[in-house]
Amino acid sequence: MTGGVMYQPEILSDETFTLAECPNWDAANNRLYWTDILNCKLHALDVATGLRKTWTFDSELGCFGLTDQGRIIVALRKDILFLDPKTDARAPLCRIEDGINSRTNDGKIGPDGAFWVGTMDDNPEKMPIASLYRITADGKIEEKATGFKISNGIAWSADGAKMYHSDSRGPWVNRWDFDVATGNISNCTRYLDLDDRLGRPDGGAVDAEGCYWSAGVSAGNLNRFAPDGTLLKSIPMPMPNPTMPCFGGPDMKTLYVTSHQEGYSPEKRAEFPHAGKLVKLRVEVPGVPVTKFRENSERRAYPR
Ligand SMILES: O=C1O[C@H](CS(=O)(=O)O)[C@@H](O)[C@H](O)[C@H]1O
Repeated sequence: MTGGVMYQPEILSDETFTLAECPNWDAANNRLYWTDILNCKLHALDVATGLRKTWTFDSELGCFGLTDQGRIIVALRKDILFLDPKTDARAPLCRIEDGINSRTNDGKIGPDGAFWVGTMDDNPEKMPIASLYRITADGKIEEKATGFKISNGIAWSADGAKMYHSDSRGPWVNRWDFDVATGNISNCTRYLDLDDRLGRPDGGAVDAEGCYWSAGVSAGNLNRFAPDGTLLKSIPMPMPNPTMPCFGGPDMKTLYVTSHQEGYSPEKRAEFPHAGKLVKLRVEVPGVPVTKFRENSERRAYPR
């Protein structure tokens, strides 16, 4: 899709999801993937034909990423596995044994080719017990940071040198120096302190000008911040709780945004009929493509 009015959200389809998150653009197949976390489902849409496919799992599906072998690496509540979207074959990789009532939440493949997965406290009163993990193809799980209520907002700058990470119940966004060769993170600084006016920072994505797009999940906005943290744009979404943006389309200038209707009463659902739908909007600056998960150990030149 290359047409459309700039910055004008359009509803992608009338289907609603409980907690849609983690949109991922598959450029090779012209497909958009996303999860409906609480219904344990991975969805795929061929944006040209409108053909849909869905896979169901046996626990919440927090996040996933595309691999360099055409598979999908999936983070269920605790288990990490591969899915082959062509054959539907599944293969387990490893399990997050954190011994607490947590589930996986926002995650993304890093410029280091690893799967970065955050968790969240799954108790009603959110405590800072969740972590951010780095997962590699050998099944190794490294805890890279901890002390979060709901780990969220993972994204990288175009050169891979900066990693963004939020706690949507902080609510804040941090920025780390990122070593693409090793996946080491260092020099954490506070990038944004947010509130319900702009919205708690849920999922994020970075564009080619180094600006961070953040779903303001409690304010119904999609926000674009400059590298120095200045708010450049706040675009109202046609639903109260947008959850995560991703760039896609042939020119990477279409933003796809998921949303939720988690905990809505029937009355609230009737009041906000678009809650839980996906939208797309055209933007001027293209997004940074997300790296593919590296299934073998062979090092590949960066970028991507
Ligand atoms: O990523 C998520 O964050 C949201 C938003 S909030 O932190 O509660 O404001 C949460 O609703 C959702 O469960 C989770 O997946």
